[in-house]
Amino acid sequence: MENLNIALIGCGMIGREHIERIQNRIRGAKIVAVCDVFEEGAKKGAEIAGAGTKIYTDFNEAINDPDVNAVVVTTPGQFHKGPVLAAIKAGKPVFSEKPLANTAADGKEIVEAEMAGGKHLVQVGFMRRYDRGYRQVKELIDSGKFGAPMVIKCTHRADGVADDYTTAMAVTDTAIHEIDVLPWLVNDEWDEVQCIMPKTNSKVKNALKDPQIMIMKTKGGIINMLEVNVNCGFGYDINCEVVCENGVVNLPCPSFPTVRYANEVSTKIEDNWILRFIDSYDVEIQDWVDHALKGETGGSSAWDGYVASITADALVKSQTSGVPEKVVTGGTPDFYKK
Ligand SMILES: NC(=O)C1=CN([C@@H]2O[C@H](COP(=O)(O)OP(=O)(O)OC[C@H]3O[C@@H](n4cnc5c(N)ncnc54)[C@H](O)[C@@H]3O)[C@@H](O)[C@H]2O)C=CC1
Ligand SMILES: O=C1[C@@H](O)[C@H](O)[C@@H](O)[C@H](O)[C@H]1O
Repeated sequence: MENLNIALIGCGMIGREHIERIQNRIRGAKIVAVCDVFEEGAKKGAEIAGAGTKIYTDFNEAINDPDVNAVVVTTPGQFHKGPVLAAIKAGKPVFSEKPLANTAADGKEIVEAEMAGGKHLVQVGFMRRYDRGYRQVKELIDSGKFGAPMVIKCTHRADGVADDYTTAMAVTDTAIHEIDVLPWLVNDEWDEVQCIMPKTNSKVKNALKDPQIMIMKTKGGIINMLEVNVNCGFGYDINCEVVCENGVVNLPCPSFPTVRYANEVSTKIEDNWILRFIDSYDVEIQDWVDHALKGETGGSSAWDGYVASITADALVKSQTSGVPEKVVTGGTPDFYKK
């Protein structure tokens, strides 16, 4: 394969971002077809992709178009399974935005289909594994200089969320990034996870519980404390601090100039994920394209996506039970061992 001719499924917020990215900044790939259940949405996607882009409202037709040899899935998480399975069936490489699926049951179907096909075709869009800051943290930890990690403290804060954002989405849509990136960062696996609910922010006008505190323990005994707080009202604030035996590795928000003005010292905080992780998405999609052209996958595999969904299921269970819930994966199949 010399070039990826991509059908992108789901022309919403990040779908349109990825269309623009692939057409303008990614080598070895172009969008040749776009699909959205709403024709208007697909037309908007096609406008960004440029003249000649085919428009579909049925993902099966888009994926099985003979001019298409690769697929990007940017529908909401609960609708990833259909197009990902269709791409596997067609034998075409597929990049699925995170999460691979909203439930472990859906993730399992994908993993089983990929294994049955005998070819690694699925990469999941956990872009933090491509973020310069997270990569530097990993290098520092892997150097061994600071000793073994013992405690991780994270915040995943957003300015605000849409009215249809639910309590479960704090796990399946938001914390899912930490669920994937932290075990990768410290070379470990989740063992048990718990979600506890402090008092809800008075700005929340529906049934959403926000903020939430997630306490997650790895098999190696590392404890992570994660604050998910999606109505913080002051910007997009992602922080990660790893406390090791001999030192602390801290990844703050990327720095902006510090301003001294009117008796105050201040530093800007990024508005949203698009800007905070813009470089990571570029690196991630380029890496997917480079791997797919060689018949390989990079980044997070379908198995990683499935394990993230198993962990998310356990956390969602704990949102109601209030107690720690076990993360049971049954072990990595040989097909996915690196
Ligand atoms: N990696 C990251 O940081 C981010 C990842 N995401 C992920 O990207 C995905 C999409 O998120 P958004 O763009 O915010 O959602 P969105 O709701 O803005 O867009 C989704 C689009 O998919 C379309 N769609 C739904 N079902 C479809 C189907 N069966 N076939 C074709 N089109 C369909 C909808 O009509 C809509 O246009 C989600 O999985 C989300 O978690 C979103 C934002 C950031
Ligand atoms: O993936 C993303 C969104 O879907 C999600 O809603 C946000 O919470 C995350 O920070 C962002 O990276």
